[in-house]
Parts: sequence; structure tokens; C-alpha cells
Amino acid sequence: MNQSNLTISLLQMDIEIGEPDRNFANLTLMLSKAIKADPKPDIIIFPEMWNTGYALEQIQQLADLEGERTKRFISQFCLEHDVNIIAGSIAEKKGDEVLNTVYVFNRQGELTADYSKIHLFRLMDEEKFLASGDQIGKIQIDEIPAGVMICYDIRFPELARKLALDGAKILFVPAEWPNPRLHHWRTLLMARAIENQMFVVACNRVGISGKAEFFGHSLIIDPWGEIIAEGSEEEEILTATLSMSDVDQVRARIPVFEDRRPEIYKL
Ligand SMILES: O=C(O)CCC(=O)C(=O)O
Repeated sequence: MNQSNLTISLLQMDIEIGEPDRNFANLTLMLSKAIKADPKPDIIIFPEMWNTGYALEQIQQLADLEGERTKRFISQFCLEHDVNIIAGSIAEKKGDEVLNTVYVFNRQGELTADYSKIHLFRLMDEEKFLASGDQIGKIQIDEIPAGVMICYDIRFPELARKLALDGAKILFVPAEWPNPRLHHWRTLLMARAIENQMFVVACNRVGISGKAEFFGHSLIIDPWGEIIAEGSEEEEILTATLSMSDVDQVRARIPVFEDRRPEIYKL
């Protein structure tokens, strides 16, 4: 493990609405391909709600109970293949509620963090069927401080800034971001990278679900705001290696964090 370089693979997958078994099968196939890449990934990330898609009317029945199925499967895979996984997000049933939750597993197959989407997206009726999280997604991957936000969360710069102030050098974003807002997707992700001088790794899905079309265009953006890799509009695995020293170099070049004046704007 070389902590100055991190290789990341994004599974830009199609998701079948309301079909967890088929989605698990597809994910298993994509994972088995991703792990064979050269260089081998240090981290693999999936899109948002990859187990059920937005089957919100049936989400109480379909959601993974306490995430047990997902946790068992991902933990075993991480341990077997010595890899970290940011397990997309899934529909997770907890008591009477369903949350949109990301699990983070380390190379030993241990669950090191979870994060449930804070900002529910009303255009897709999320708030009618899902409960929101109330903790920020502060994580560590191979001892590198990082953060997680889910899809609509990227419209809230305060959340990304809080994660950056808490030390995050990479922001991971699982998403199901549909047409026609490609322009918002790319611009918001680039802005989060530039303003916080951190890597942004955003994994979107592809395919059609009801009236929604998902365009892929998963992105890996460096702390200067340059796109290192961008997905097509088809199912694919996108891989890139991040040079972690880029974060310190950009922060030294334009010292945004030293020049902030929070006492004036109180954010
Ligand atoms: O903010 C957007 O335009 C898309 C958000 C979204 O699709 C989601 O959060 O699931």
C-alpha cells in the first residue's frame, strides 16, 4: 500500500428498479472485473441506491434489513481481496424507517463508517418514503481523511466545506443523477473540488428507470478542478490513480483555508 497514490475504481452500473437479486448479481460481476484491473484498486465505489433503485412505493419490503445482506457480502469481498469499499448507498431498513445509507469497509472487511443521506430530494419524493440522516459523513480510507455525500447533497456547499474543514482530502459521492441536469452535475462537482481544494470522486448510474434517464458521466476531479476521468453514458468501470500530494500543493498555492473570514459571514 502506497499512501501517496490511491487507485480508485467506480462501478458505473445500471440498476434494475425493485430487483435487489439482479442488482446483487450485476454488482458481483462488475466487482470481479474491477478487482482484476492493473493497477489493482485501493478503493471501489458504487452508485446510490444500487440494491433497489427508486422503488419507493415498495421500499419498506425491499430495503435491506439492517443492511445485513450488503454488509455480509461486502465485508467478505474486502477481506478476500484486500480492498476498501464505499458501498454506494443502499436502501437500508432500520426499525420502521428506511434510510439511504452508504457503508464504508476497510481492507480487513470491517465496517468503519456509515452515512445516511441528509438532504432528501423532493423531486423524486424521497422525503415521503425515506428518513434522513443526521450525521455528517466523515471517514478515513487507508488513514487518509475523506468525506461522503450522496447525490442531491452536492447542492449544499456548507456540507462539503464542513468535511474539508474537518480534514477531508477526498469527497466521495454515490449518485443517481438523472437527465436533463448534466450541466448541474458537472459544474457542482467541479465547484466542490475547486472551492475545497480536494479530490472529488462521484459515481453515477446509467440506464432508464420509469421516466428517469441516468446519464452516467461519473467523474474523478483533482483539487485544481481538472477532470482526471469521466465516464461514458454506458455501464463501465472507471479507474484512476490519485496523487494525494496534489491536495497540499493546491492548498499551498492558493491558501483559501488560511484566508477564510468566517467571523464576518458566520458560516
Ligand atoms: O439535485 C439533482 O438535480 C438530482 C438529485 C437526485 O437525483 C438525488 O438526490 O437522488
